[in-house]
Amino acid sequence: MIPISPDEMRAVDANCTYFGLLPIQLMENAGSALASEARRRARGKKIAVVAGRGNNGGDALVAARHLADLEVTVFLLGRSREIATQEARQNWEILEHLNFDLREVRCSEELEPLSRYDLILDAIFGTGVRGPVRGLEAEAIDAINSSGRPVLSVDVPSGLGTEKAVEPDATVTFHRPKVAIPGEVVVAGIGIPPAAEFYVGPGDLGLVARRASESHKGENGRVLVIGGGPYSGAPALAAMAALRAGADLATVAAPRNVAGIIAGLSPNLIVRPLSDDHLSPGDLDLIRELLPRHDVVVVGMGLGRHPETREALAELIPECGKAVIDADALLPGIPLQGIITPHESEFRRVSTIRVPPGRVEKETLMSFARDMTLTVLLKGKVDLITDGSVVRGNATGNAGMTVGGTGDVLAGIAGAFYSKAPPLRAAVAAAFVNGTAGDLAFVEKGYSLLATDVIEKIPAAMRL
Ligand SMILES: NC(=O)C1=CN([C@@H]2O[C@H](COP(=O)(O)OP(=O)(O)OC[C@H]3O[C@@H](n4cnc5c(N)ncnc54)[C@H](O)[C@@H]3O)[C@@H](O)[C@H]2O)[C@H](O)CC1
Ligand SMILES: [K+]
Repeated sequence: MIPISPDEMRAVDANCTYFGLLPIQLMENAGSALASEARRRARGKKIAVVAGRGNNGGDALVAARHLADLEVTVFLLGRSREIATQEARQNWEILEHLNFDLREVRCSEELEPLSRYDLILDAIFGTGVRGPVRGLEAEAIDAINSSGRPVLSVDVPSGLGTEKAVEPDATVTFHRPKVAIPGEVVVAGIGIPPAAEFYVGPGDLGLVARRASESHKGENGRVLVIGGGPYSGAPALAAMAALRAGADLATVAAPRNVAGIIAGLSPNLIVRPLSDDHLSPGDLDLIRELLPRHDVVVVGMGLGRHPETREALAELIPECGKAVIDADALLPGIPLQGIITPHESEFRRVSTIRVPPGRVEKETLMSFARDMTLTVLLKGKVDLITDGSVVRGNATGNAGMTVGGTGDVLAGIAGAFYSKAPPLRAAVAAAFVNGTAGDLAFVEKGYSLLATDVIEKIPAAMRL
């Protein structure tokens, strides 16, 4: 089983809530699985639960209820009114109402009886531990380690990754192995089906959209859009979407015939006119000047098919570093890198793989992405996103989004996220935000929806 980091687990957790699988249900499953393992290991009836005030403690409170036929004592570190989450508090209150043996521990001496138990459940901290462990929690870790009794850690040994950690006999970890747990590890399912890890949700947004409060202008992404020619709206939509998705700066490099129109569409855009009515090799020096001042290049929308444009792209794209490649830049023979955002016929064109309509299989997409070292975001009713090793699906979005320009919006959002996150995470979150913004716009506009309506809903989609 592939290990999972605490951040990724938090994302899975948030997505489960979005799909209606609530934290209290997961906690119940975790506590039940933990109780079975504890029962299997306990050499006698006396079980001590040492619980912190987060959800890790909550899991062990559930286990205490499932082990009610044994002699269970719960040691809660601190006061019950300081329990941090609703789910853990609810489980504490059940035990309180049912007169379980509950002790609110204020000092480490109150943990001395630990040496008299047959098994200790270590539930002080799980994946939520931050910074150095001090005070009562540090003393409790020492008390567990010096108890001389068998210890079963809940999810992760408490304090793992800090200077002070529990050294258990074994750990019951939930859903998937957590990174870097030493010793014996038992992985317990908690009812999270594979689909809850396949479909994209707001947890994926949490993995890209964090912003340090003290960040400076430019630190949250500078996006260069190269597009336009036969069309002027497409690059403007991509650039505006990048700004709404959190980029600090969006520059559009566009053919001279449309540069003025684009600049007139929004005062938020910086527009650099190219030398001709289409992108041509003569523009490469200007673009090379712009590249170092941007983090990501979003290229292709509205460029048209002039042979000189193709020649310019073939030379330019390998120099772009992080790129989101869309539309008219998705042609065979033009090098690809970073993220590509084709719909099905563009995928067929660019991959030269013969697939019948509506039939791009996950495996086909993955092996193409792997062979080309690319992240592919294949737009469809369910978007498929893969970097060749992981494949994800996005089911947000609606039939109103078949209107022109929504693909340009998606590419712009992907550009903004890619400036701060690895390509797969950026593409996954972009697909979710674009579809969710489209769903919010659809509520108001129905089939009259426009790409600009989707852009206006990006902020609301990002607050989910
Ligand atoms: N991810 C899932 O799907 C599920 C996880 N479960 C369990 O929940 C924990 C994670 O819970 P969380 O509340 O986020 O964090 P913790 O319980 O690990 O601890 C948070 C608690 O501790 C305080 N705290 C953090 N660091 C310190 C410190 N250095 N010193 C003192 N206090 C600290 C913090 O303020 C909080 O109050 C996961 O491991 C699973 O066991 C679910 O129950 C099932 C689904
Ligand atoms: K623990």
